[in-house]
Amino acid sequence: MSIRVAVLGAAGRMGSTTVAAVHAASDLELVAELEADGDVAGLAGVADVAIDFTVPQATEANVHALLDAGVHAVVGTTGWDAAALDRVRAHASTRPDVGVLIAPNFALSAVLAMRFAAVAARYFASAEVVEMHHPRKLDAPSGTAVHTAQGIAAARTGAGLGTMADATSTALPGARGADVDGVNVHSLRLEGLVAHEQIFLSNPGELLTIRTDSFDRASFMPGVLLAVREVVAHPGLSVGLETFLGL
Ligand SMILES: NC(=O)C1=CN([C@@H]2O[C@H](COP(=O)(O)OP(=O)(O)OC[C@H]3O[C@@H](n4cnc5c(N)ncnc54)[C@H](OP(=O)(O)O)[C@@H]3O)[C@@H](O)[C@H]2O)C=CC1
Ligand SMILES: O=C(O)C1=N[C@H](C(=O)O)C[C@H](O)C1
Repeated sequence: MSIRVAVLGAAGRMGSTTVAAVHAASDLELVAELEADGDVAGLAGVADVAIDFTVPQATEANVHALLDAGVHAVVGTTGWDAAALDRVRAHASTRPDVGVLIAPNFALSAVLAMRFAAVAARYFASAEVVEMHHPRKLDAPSGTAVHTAQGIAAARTGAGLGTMADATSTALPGARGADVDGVNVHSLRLEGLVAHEQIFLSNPGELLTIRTDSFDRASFMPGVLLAVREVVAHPGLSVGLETFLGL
């Protein structure tokens, strides 16, 4: 039996790519394409899984509505903070029959880059993240860069590493990027780009650079489809596609 799938934000860059990918998957059935005025509650009993590629301002409300409707959620929309994740986690705990995956990046190269950075972080004195995107992106830093920096910070804390050396005492606002758990993150917005990230890890005399590039939104689709097939077996809130990949 096929999985009935709804796409929220269906006319957007990611939504339209996702609609095509769901159409092309023989085990999935596209049952709804919703835009800003769409009836999320009305998906109850209609869709098994909803995929959300909307906007940071809308995605949390969509997830709560999906939980109420008993529809599993695969969320790629970014802009989530810890408080919003906590609210979804609490709501999901009241619906043990529903799974919610919130993943900042579905591209395998990006998921692996984040994992490699977290593994490497304990061995390096300094770490900074540079993300590069198309100029129509609404949020900065990217969700991927935030997740990357959080993984680096957690690894550093676990290894007993302290604050990174940085003697900067005079700077224009923003010159050193955003501080995500003590890791500096820099955001570039450049016409012609899709989604790219470089993670720099250094010691005296050496530099490790980890780079991931999405040149086309097709790069996200295998991860999105994997998530749709897996989320039904993962009740509660999962954060990051790596949780479904055993990484
Ligand atoms: N996790 C991942 O792998 C990836 C995540 N992303 C993230 O996905 C999100 C979408 O990106 P992208 O497709 O480029 O953005 P777009 O702006 O192209 O698409 C967003 C779509 O959502 C619609 N929309 C706005 N509000 C709602 C709502 N309340 N309910 C349903 N639809 C709504 C918009 O309609 P309208 O234009 O009429 O407002 C638009 O069609 C971003 O947060 C981005 O960072 C992007 C790529 C990969
Ligand atoms: O807006 C985008 O385009 C992307 N958003 C996600 C993010 O914020 O990390 C994933 C990818 O980088 C593309």
